[in-house]
Amino acid sequence: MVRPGRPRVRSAPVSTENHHRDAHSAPPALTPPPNALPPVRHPDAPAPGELLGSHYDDCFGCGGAQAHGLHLEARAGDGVTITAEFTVQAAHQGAPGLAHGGVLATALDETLGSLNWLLRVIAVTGRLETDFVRPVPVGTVLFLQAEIVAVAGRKIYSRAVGRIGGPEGPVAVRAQALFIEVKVEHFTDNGRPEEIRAAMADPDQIRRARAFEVNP
Ligand SMILES: CCCCCCCCCC(=O)SCCNC(=O)CCNC(=O)[C@H](O)C(C)(C)COP(=O)(O)OP(=O)(O)OC[C@H]1O[C@@H](n2cnc3c(N)ncnc32)[C@H](O)[C@@H]1OP(=O)(O)O
Repeated sequence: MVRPGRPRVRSAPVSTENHHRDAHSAPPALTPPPNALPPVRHPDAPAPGELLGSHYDDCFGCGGAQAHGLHLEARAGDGVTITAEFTVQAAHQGAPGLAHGGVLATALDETLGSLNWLLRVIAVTGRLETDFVRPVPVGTVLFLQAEIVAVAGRKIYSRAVGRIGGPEGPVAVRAQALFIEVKVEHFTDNGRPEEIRAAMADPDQIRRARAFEVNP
């Protein structure tokens, strides 16, 4: 006799791939292929210690015009590395008194994106994997360190870590990323026309965009 009630569902085996992955190894899409090369710092890249400045005033990550943005400040490091800082504001909360995870991922994304300035390559995030290790209270200065690991054609492999308070502080977040090199048309063809027109009319913005186009 068949009794009514909740249907019996046979559960599929749960993948253990992620649990068994070594803490320091990247998942397949974030692992540079065998033909990947070490990144090469462009000769005109900002000098180590130099502030990069915002790439766009309305950028949520680094722009000065965004009242509740991160106002993240990135500085060129040695080789193909970047350091960056941002202070977690009340507007960045998820849980009471704690930074929203998406905001922390944004800070990682922005820092990793800034790395591409050192190659003088325009690139956008294709994949971003984030580990949230510790809660980050409002008022914290998050100190980020990022580096490009390898380049394979248009693909740029990078990683970053965010620490609480300073370069020796406890690790709060980590990320691995794959950026994909794009042409300037990626933005001009896809961005909302109002903002594209305004950016094209801004000599500073044009100068920043041209700096990338000289990439050999
Ligand atoms: C001026 C400086 C601006 C700096 C801004 C910094 C801000 C922070 C950075 C961002 O947040 S950027 C905004 C977030 N990202 C995006 O909006 C990107 C949206 N996605 C796309 O536009 C396209 O999917 C993308 C340009 C990334 C790729 O499309 P394409 O048609 O150009 O590339 P394609 O699909 O042919 O893939 C090229 C290679 O990348 C690989 N790939 C692409 N997307 C991938 C992905 N998501 N995961 C893994 N691999 C990926 C793909 O498999 C392939 O590998 P192979 O060459 O080995 O075959």
